[in-house]
Amino acid sequence: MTKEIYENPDLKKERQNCPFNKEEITNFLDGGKEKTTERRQLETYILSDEQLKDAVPMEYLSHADKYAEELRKSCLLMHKLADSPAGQVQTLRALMGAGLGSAILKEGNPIALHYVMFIPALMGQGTVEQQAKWLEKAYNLNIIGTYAQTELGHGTFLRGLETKATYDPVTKEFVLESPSLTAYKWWPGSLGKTANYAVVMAQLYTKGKCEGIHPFMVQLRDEETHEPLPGILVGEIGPKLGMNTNDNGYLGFDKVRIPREQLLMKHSQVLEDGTYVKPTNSKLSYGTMVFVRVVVCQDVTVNLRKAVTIATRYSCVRRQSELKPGDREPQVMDYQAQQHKLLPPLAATFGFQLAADHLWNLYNTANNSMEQGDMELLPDLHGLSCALKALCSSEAANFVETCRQSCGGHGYMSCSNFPRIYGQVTAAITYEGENTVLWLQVARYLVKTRKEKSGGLSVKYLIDEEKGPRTVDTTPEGIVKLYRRVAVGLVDIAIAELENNSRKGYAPHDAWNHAAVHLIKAAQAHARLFVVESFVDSLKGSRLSAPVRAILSQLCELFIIYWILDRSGDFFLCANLKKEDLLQLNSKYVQLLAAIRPQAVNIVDSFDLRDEILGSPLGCWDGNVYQRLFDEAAKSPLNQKNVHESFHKYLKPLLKSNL
Ligand SMILES: CCCCCCCC/C=C\CCCCCCCCC/C=C/C(=O)SCCNC(=O)CCNC(=O)[C@H](O)C(C)(C)COP(=O)(O)OP(=O)(O)OC[C@H]1O[C@@H](n2cnc3c(N)ncnc32)[C@H](O)[C@@H]1OP(=O)(O)O
Ligand SMILES: Cc1cc2nc3c(=O)[nH]c(=O)nc-3n(C[C@H](O)[C@H](O)[C@H](O)COP(=O)(O)OP(=O)(O)OC[C@H]3O[C@@H](n4cnc5c(N)ncnc54)[C@H](O)[C@@H]3O)c2cc1C
Repeated sequence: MTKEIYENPDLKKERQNCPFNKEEITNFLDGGKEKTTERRQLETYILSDEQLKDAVPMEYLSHADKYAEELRKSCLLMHKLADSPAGQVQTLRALMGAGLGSAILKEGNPIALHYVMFIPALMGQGTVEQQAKWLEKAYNLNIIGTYAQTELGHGTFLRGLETKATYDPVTKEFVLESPSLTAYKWWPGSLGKTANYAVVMAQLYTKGKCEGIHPFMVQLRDEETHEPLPGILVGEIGPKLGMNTNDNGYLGFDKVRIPREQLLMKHSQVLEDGTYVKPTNSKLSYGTMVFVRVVVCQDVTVNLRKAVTIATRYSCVRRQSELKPGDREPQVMDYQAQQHKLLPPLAATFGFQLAADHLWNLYNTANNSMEQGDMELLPDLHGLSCALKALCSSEAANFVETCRQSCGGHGYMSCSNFPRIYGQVTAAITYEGENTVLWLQVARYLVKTRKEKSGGLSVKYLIDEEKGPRTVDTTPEGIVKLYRRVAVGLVDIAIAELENNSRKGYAPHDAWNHAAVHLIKAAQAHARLFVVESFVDSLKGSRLSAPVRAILSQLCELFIIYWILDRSGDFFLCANLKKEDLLQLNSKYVQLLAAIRPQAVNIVDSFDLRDEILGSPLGCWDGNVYQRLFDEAAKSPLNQKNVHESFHKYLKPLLKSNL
């Protein structure tokens, strides 16, 4: 006898008569039918392992027990790599990110930094010989590493880092030192308890001169006992807003000597006699950060997809209040206000992914040409990776919080998974370059391009002036032009502000600081333009069936109008937008909300996120929300006895004390 599978009747109804093929969208997002099959096989392989399941929800464990439990699972996952039905790299990508990996390791993978930064740093910064020495060991997990750059006193301002690596030509060693408390490395993931090696960024001193920060391969702990080596002061920094099983740590050096060969010398060298050989570009040692900024754009998008799926399904199950007097309480998704909360983030997941795909392609192209010594694409890659990392992470964090709020009280439960998702996404605003700082880097590139009439592909529009009449056309292609005018206009306003500040007598750095608000706005408009263009162009260039194209086009239009309505001042200021245009866009926007609303569940279904990955009773496929919330509550240690022992210890004496 086949067991009947429960499906909430409202969700069942939402799924009836879907006008498009959900599987086609799934394949589109995965990058092809075969990729979908591969991903599903991998998910089944990992998620069917009983040993990877939690005995109790993580929330109920102590800080140390959480770490130990997640490390156990992380190691087990590594043992499963060899037999994975997907390739090793594919499996690692899935396990380190917000998708499959987060179904098992809910607050971060203690080994993540090894794959996300340590191995990429070895590959990007090490010579062929250095890679031969350490990469295989790293791949085989004979050593586990992290990336130690940030210090207690400095994260953003890399030139201000204090850790010193002084070359001693007599012994042909570098001496590593933390000259002050603020020089201690502080924050590196996996550093606290997991890693036994690190790529350490330190100021290189040779022949009495500081040559700036460079990467050094440093052993931190004994390979057998895991005890810190002499002169290494290492520990964990304590609980955080999220990512609590990513054991972020601190690290100090008390005159630790390492051989000269442990300077990663792909780009710059120190010869035996202490002669320094410069890199072709002084920013090449920042390459590991560029890689992570690129993958973070993809990662926050997956997190956003999870949040939107949870909130959308829940909003179609949840019935509340009265829409039409006397009628049954409506699904909260039927309130236009709820659609306004959820459909823009739903649409954003597509825009962000398509933009992140473009960035990933640029990263690979630029990297290949840099391997051949051609640095031409580096400024564009830096500009775009900063812009998209900052935009995707900050927008995703706001959207995730909106999704949480859209679930009312139940969204505030830990088990809703919103706190963890938010903890992950909001961290991305800070790590790998604090967003404000990255916006200012983008602005620097935009101003330079506009003034010097020279720059890469992503800023070409700042050089080529728009031809023809500047009318307002509200087709998607017309809207892209509006975004472009805003991006150009805001750069010009920022430049005017800089010039104005100079005229007032400000020195260049002060003129820059006093124009920061305008500069950041210009950088954000540039990033938005890139996402909007990617969304519109990708749909134009893709081979999609008519029904899928229709729904994705509606999402695209909704999204690009949403941002205009959100920042209409910029469009009035720079794009000739008139009151009538805005009113027209407003009515188009609400029409689109209504048009997309009936397909919201079908669209999130097409993300094909398994319940284990969503990790939320609110977002499960079957919509059995209330039963699942009860089941979660039953797991609370406070519910294991009717009367908790604390009653006898504290409450009863109080009740009897006649205060
Ligand atoms: C086997 C492999 C398997 C692969 C598995 C991969 C799996 C991936 C899957 C999922 C991923 C999930 C990810 C989630 C986990 C993430 C964990 C995150 C851990 C976090 C780590 C960190 O945070 S590390 C520390 C990061 N720190 C920073 O980012 C510091 C920020 N500060 C800076 O970057 C710089 O200081 C700053 C850019 C602010 C300025 O630098 P400064 O030296 O002061 O430079 P300046 O004088 O201003 O010069 C500017 C000049 O240089 C150009 N420039 C600056 N930076 C760069 C660069 N990076 N590249 C190129 N060029 C650069 C700049 O444009 C200027 O140029 P000009 O204008 O002068 O021409
Ligand atoms: C979860 C997490 C994981 C991390 N993992 C790692 C890791 O693995 N390895 C590692 O090395 N580091 C790691 N970090 C550190 C991270 O890279 C830094 O925290 C980040 O680069 C910001 O630097 P900061 O903390 O010094 O902030 P600060 O630079 O002190 O920022 C404080 C404020 O000052 C502002 N500000 C600073 N400079 C400027 C400026 N020039 N103009 C305008 N405003 C400015 C910022 O916008 C911000 O508002 C991690 C951090 C987090 C939160």
